[in-house]
Parts: sequence; C-alpha cells; structure tokens
Amino acid sequence: MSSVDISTIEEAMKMANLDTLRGYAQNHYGEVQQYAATEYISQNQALGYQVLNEPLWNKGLSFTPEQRVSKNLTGLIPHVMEDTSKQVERALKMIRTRQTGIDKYLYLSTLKSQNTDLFYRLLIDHAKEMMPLVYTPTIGDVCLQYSTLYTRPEALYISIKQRKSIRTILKNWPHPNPEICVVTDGSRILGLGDLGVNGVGIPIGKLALYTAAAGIHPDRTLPIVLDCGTANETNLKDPLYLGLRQKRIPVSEQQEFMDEFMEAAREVYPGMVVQFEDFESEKAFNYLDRYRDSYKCFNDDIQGTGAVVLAGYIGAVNLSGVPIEEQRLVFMGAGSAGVGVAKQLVEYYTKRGLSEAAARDKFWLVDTKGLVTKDRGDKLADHKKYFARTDNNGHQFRTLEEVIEYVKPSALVGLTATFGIFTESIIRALKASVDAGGLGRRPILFPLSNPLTKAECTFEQAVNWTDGTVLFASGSPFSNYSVKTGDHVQTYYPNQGNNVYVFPGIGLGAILAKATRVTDDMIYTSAAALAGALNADEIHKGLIYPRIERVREASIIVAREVMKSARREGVSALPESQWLEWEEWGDPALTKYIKEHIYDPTTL
Ligand SMILES: NC(=O)C1=CN([C@@H]2O[C@H](COP(=O)(O)OP(=O)(O)OC[C@H]3O[C@@H](n4cnc5c(N)ncnc54)[C@H](O)[C@@H]3O)[C@@H](O)[C@H]2O)C=CC1
Ligand SMILES: CC(=O)C(=O)O
Ligand SMILES: [Mg+2]
Repeated sequence: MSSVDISTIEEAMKMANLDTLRGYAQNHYGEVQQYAATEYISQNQALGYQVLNEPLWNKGLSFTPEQRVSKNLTGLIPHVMEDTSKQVERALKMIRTRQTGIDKYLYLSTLKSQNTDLFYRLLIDHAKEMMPLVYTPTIGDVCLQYSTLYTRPEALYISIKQRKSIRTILKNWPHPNPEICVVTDGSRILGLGDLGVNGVGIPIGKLALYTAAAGIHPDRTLPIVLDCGTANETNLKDPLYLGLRQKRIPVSEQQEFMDEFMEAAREVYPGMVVQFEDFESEKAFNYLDRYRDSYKCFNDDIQGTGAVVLAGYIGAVNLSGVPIEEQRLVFMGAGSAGVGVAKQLVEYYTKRGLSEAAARDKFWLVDTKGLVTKDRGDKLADHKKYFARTDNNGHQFRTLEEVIEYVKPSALVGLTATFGIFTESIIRALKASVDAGGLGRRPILFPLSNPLTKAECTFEQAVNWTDGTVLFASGSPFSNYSVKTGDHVQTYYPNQGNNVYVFPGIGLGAILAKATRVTDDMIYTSAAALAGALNADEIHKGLIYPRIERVREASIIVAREVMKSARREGVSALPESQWLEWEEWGDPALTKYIKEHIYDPTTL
C-alpha cells in the first residue's frame, strides 16, 4: 500500500489498536502518510499539558468543550472559548502596545513557540504589519543582539569544532524529513557585516516566511548556522556571545567544512532543498558554482535577488517611457547581490534578442574604488571581472557622480549596504539624464540594501528629488508618502524589492516538482512569473510588485511556474503520468495541487 488517503488512516485509527497501527504505519505507509499517522497517534495519546506545550497541537482558546474533556484540558485554560479572530485581535493589541521592534519581535517569537497556527494566521493575515517584525528591518536589530535575547533553541548550530559530528547533529533535529533548509555562516548578515552565530536570526526569519508566504509546513523547515568563528570584535568581546570565541577560519578551511556539510545534509535528508543565505561574496559565488550541479540548492542573495529585481525592472521599464533598447544601468555595489542582479538582467536582454556582449554593455558597476574597469590597476575579485568595462579610454571614474555624468543612466541600483549614499545631487543627476531623453520619462531608482539603516536613500528623498517621477523599490519597506498642495493630496506608493517575493516560490516549486537541481531557467522563470502576478489595482496604482499582503498568492504563481520549468528542464522526478494530467488540465489543475499540498493554519 504505497498511497493511502488520510481519511482512510483516520478511519483505521478509530477502529484499530494504536500499537498495532503504529507498526502498520511504519511498515506500509509512504513517508507523508507515516508522518501523518505518527502525528495522529501522538495527538490522540497526548493529554493535558502535553497538548498545550506542543505548539502544533495547541489551539489556544479554541478547544471545543469535547476536546477539553477528551484531552484532559479542563481547568488548564480559561473557561472561555474563542475563535481564531478573537485571539488574533488579542495578539495585535499586545504587539501594537509594545514600544520597540525588538519587544514586538519577542512577543511574536513567544507566540510562535506556543501556538503555531495562531502565529502563522497573524503573519499571513497581517503581513504588512508583521513581516517587518519577523524579517527586515527588525530582524537586523535582533541579529545584532541575538546572544543577549536568546532564550531557547530554534535552529541547528553546527560549529567547525563539531565537524566530525555533522550527521549526528542533523539527525538530532526533532522533526522528521525537513524539505527546506536555510543555511548561513553569518559572515554577511543583511548589510550589517559579519555577525557570526548571531546571524542565525536570518535563517529563522526566512523560514518563517517560507511557511507564511509559500505554505511549507513549519515542521518541514530547518534553519542552520555554521559557526566558523567571526571577524566581529564586538561579538568576540561580548561575554554573552554564543558562538565560537575565535577569529573566522580561512576560506580554504571553510571549504572542506562546507563540503562535509553538504554531503552529510544530502545523506541524512535526501529530499531537502538547501538555500544559501548571507555568505560573504567570495564564498557565496564559490559554493553556488561548486554545488549547483550535484545538489538541490540555490543562493538567495545572488539568484533570488537577481530574480526579484528582474521582475521589478520589467515593470519599471514599462512605466518609465525609456525604451528597453535605450536603457543604461548603473549599479552601485558589485558584491554577490549586485553582480547576481546584473547577470540576471543580462539574461533578460539576451532572451529579448541582444547578443550577450551587447547586453553586458548596458551595465556599469561601481564599487568602493569607483567604476569597475579592466585597467583599474587593482586585482579584481573573480565575480566582478565579467562586468569590467573597457570603454573608459584609460580614465578611471572614482566617484558615482563622475560615473553618472559619463553614463547618463536611466536606472540606478544600490546594493552597497551604505546608508544615504544616493545623495540629492546623485538623484537629481539621474533625473536630469533621464529628462534629457524626452518629456515624460521616469528614472528607475532601486536602493535595495537592508535593513533600513543601510538603504542608499529614503522613499521621501527619492520622491522629492525627482519631483515625484521616480520608479522606486527598496529592500526593506518604506511607508506611503503623501504630499499636500492646497486641497490636493498626492500619495506616492513605494515598492519593496526584496527576494521574499521569489525564494518561497522557488523553494516550494522545487520541492513539489521533486526537482533534482535548481536550474537557471527555474530562477529566470520565477522572475517572469512574479512580473506577471500584479492585479488590476496594483497596475492602476503604478506598482511594480504585488502588494506584500498578496505575497502568498504571488508565491503560488511563482511555485507553479518553477515547477513547470523543472519539468521542461528535465529535472522533475515526478511521474510522467502526473505531468501529462496537468498538461491536459492546465494551470488551474496544477494550482489546485499546490494549494492542496501547502500548510494553512487551522482557523476556528
Ligand atoms: N533587497 C534584497 O532582496 C537584497 C538586498 N541585499 C542587500 O544588498 C547589500 C549588499 O549585499 P551583498 O552584495 O551580498 O554584499 P557584498 O559585501 O558582497 O557587496 C557590497 C558591494 O558594495 C560595495 N560598496 C560598499 N560600500 C560602498 C561605497 N561606499 N561605495 C561604493 N561601493 C560600495 C562593495 O565594494 C561591494 O562591491 C546588503 O545590504 C544586503 O542586505 C542583498 C540581497 C537581497
Ligand atoms: C534580503 C536579503 O537576502 C539580504 O538583505 O541579504
Ligand atoms: Mg540575504
């Protein structure tokens, strides 16, 4: 019996002796059914406090009178019975009366550890308000103080000193068969630099979004931090720091550790997709190149960011009035995100018929030393070489002002982790270069660095310094901005250009397609799918991304298209008959399948 309807299991359980059934489940059921059967057995055997202390079983004040009796809960919770919305209302009241982002985060984190359904109901239904608390920008503050805020484990912590025990540690994770892992070594956390083990907040936050935005079951997510020491002196001096108290190990030594980790992860959890997150750029590029052909993995900062910015860029170009052929892009920042995004955009141009050389020619990348050129005289990092310019006639452009004056760009992208680097004169120069091309043209300005304290400019500045013409996206969320002239109020809407719009859908698509690899086409497809996911209201408002409240809808569209790409690419291990059925019935059938296979918090 390889495939059994859950309702059949439940029927069987009602009739059978539980011990007999446990053996039966282990011997006969497929992985998912076995998991469901184990859950069912546990839930039905657990009583009273055990139920309340297990976040996935705890239904807060929604337990029915019958459940309170059968699970020995009477008197352990207040007498009142409340539906989910009432409990959400209480949580919202608590969060809104907390003064700081960290206090709000801590409340949410406690809720997550006590009542999974309620936490995710809140996160999904109030995404605009809650996401900035569990993700950027608040998660940046949390990571900075993680060792002080620590109260309970939420991830796997694997240090270089435990490299002989990686398999044992992976097996110690309490939930069976994780489907998605987000792993960091903490070496470049958002734009905050090397935070060492404190960076674990990022995998935890990203995985909460995997559940909220793409419905991956919370028990199937695995956050991991690889502790390889840290270059962060503040952490090393902090008596409460939770990581190894040593300098970060050399890149070559970490390579061996990483090889061992990848090997062990595949052996212990063969079905798991691995998302690399916030590794400093040299390692980010190396690991992606090294593992992408033999493991199910992708790099969120290079590929996820590339895809999300491409999606926004497609929308922005349509609104800009500057024809695609005339677009010229300056990138401030040539790290993993800058180069990852520029490469994704090159692919877009080549798909539109440009030669690769002509496409690459549209990009001018700038780093701390100025325009990246072949003859700049310093040793360029490998990942920058592809974009090194040769059109500078021996002249080196040291400042962004000079580069803008020379290039006359239509778009300016910031991935530098440097607050305020897009000054008034820079933004006005961008606008002037766009205006020079003709009336009604609009500049594209994407200050994408995280968290907000690292944004290259604010939304208000971007609107004011472009006289309201800007097409804007930032990494962390800004509020709407309204300008009152006499009786007229003009409201401007910012966009959030953050990889959260694609990584949940890429991961979900790869999992559901049983993809053996994450291919370039799957990543490219995620961008195209996101670009097409705007609804009429969003288009009317001139947005270039769906509103964050619709991130779950968008992720399902992204996942569907990623699945189809996996099939086209020949990396889906799903049976052919399944694909033929979906091909016959089309997108609605595949969408239905996805919706049936994702976690939706129980609402009572
Ligand atoms: N919006 C989003 O979804 C994402 C945003 N990011 C953000 O992008 C930022 C950069 O990330 P990575 O590329 O991974 O970092 P990185 O450290 O690999 O690259 C930073 C780049 O900026 C350059 N840079 C730094 N300061 C500069 C300055 N003052 N002037 C000119 N260039 C300067 C560096 O030379 C380097 O090329 C971070 O703040 C990160 O949070 C990263 C991934 C996704
Ligand atoms: C969003 C993200 O992945 C970053 O800032 O690193
Ligand atoms: Mg990142």
